[in-house]
Amino acid sequence: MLIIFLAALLGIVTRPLGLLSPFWPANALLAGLMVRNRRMATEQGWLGAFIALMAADLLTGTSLIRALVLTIANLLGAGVAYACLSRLPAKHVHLQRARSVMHLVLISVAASFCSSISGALALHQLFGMDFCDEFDVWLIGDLVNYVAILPVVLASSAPAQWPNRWPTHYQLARLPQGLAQAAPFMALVLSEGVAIWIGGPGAVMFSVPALLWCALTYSLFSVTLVTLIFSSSTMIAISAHHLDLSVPWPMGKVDLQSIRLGVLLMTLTPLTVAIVSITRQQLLIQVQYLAAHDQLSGLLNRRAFDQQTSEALPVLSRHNRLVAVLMLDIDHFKRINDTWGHAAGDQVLIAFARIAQECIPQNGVLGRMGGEEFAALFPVDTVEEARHIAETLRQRFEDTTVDYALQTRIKATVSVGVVTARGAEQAQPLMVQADRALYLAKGSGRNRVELQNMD
Ligand SMILES: Nc1nc2c(ncn2[C@@H]2O[C@H](COP(=O)(O)OP(=O)(O)OP(=O)(O)O)[C@@H](O)[C@H]2O)c(=O)[nH]1
Repeated sequence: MLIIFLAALLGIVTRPLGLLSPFWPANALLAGLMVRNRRMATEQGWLGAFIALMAADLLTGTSLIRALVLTIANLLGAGVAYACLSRLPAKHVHLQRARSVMHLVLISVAASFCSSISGALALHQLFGMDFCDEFDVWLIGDLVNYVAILPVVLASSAPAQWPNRWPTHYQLARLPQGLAQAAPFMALVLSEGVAIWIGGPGAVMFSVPALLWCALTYSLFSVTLVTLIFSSSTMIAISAHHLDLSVPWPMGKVDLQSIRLGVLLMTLTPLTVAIVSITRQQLLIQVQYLAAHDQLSGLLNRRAFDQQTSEALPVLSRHNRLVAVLMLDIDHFKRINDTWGHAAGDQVLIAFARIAQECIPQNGVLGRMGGEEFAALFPVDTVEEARHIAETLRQRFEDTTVDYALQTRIKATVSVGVVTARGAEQAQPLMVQADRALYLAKGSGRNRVELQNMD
């Protein structure tokens, strides 16, 4: 309620900035916040918003009837926006699909149309104001505010798995990190400066490349903020006549509305580009994850395990670290499958993978080599530490009971072959030695750790 009150006050205070910059964030903020926190969208919540809007108008000298008209019209628009947004699938509400921008625009049109037509009609009936004039200004003003502010509120509530997309690589690799992060935004500021300096009808478009650079670089939330800053500052620069678009001054009403709409629609391009680019990036991350992980256990598959160990070993060798390689094989796994079925066997594999993840150090590499065979590689300080980790894992698995279906409680054990070595650059010889140790463990009765030190 306080946010809406402050937003309404801000809108009232910035009114004198001129026709091109009427800033009324309250309606879009209200609809966005209600969608983000659905528990707020109660009768009390809407009543609170009504009180906040009324208070802002009354405190700044608006008459009671006029404040009532403005507040009811504003709430009508925000209500329409909320009703439409709350019916959208979550992926569109969080702006996670390219078409989300179209939904956003249509909802903004519907909301601003409802508030402007009701507000203009009431102002015409009660105060004799010109309906067309009021309707035009209100419609475009509200539309601009909805399209600029709603994305900021909605993107700020997007799920956390959205990738952080500060530029850290390729074309900016040589720039210091802070400078690299700021570069697209600095380019935007620079392009706005050039637009003010040169002027002319095309000046507004000078910022398009910088906006696209921001869209391809920053997180979605940052892009929504950048477009909001761009559209507001451009409107203010035009209305203060700093940005001279070579149109007759003072501008006619059609020119004013045309420029406002043009600037607004321009911001939809970086927004769409950001959403498409982030969606693609997420898809790529998913594909990379699926290509590197075993679906059942969630551990690295053999290919990814080989790749990660071949990257880790030279680093560990350079630091002269002692390395432990474990080969782990669940005992009599075929019997488990034959007795309780394949699905029960799967549950045993999942339980083992979970225990292995807990026992193998975080800085290690753990993977499923296939079937009931797993492998791990990690640095240790002593041979005894490697033995202790392997023994703990073996013991924990022995102590575990896997519950499967009703009254099926499965016990299983694992045999572990361990090799420790220093200075190895390649994993393959270590894996062969660990496999031999595993073979010994199986031959000596299973459910045991067999260790070989190559240091
Ligand atoms: N449930 C399940 N079984 C699998 C999977 N992959 C392989 N297996 C089975 O794992 C069993 C492995 O059996 P074996 O290689 O004979 O080894 P074992 O029975 O564990 O005997 P030892 O290793 O000598 O103790 C086979 O029956 C495979 O069909 C899987 O993803 N899920």
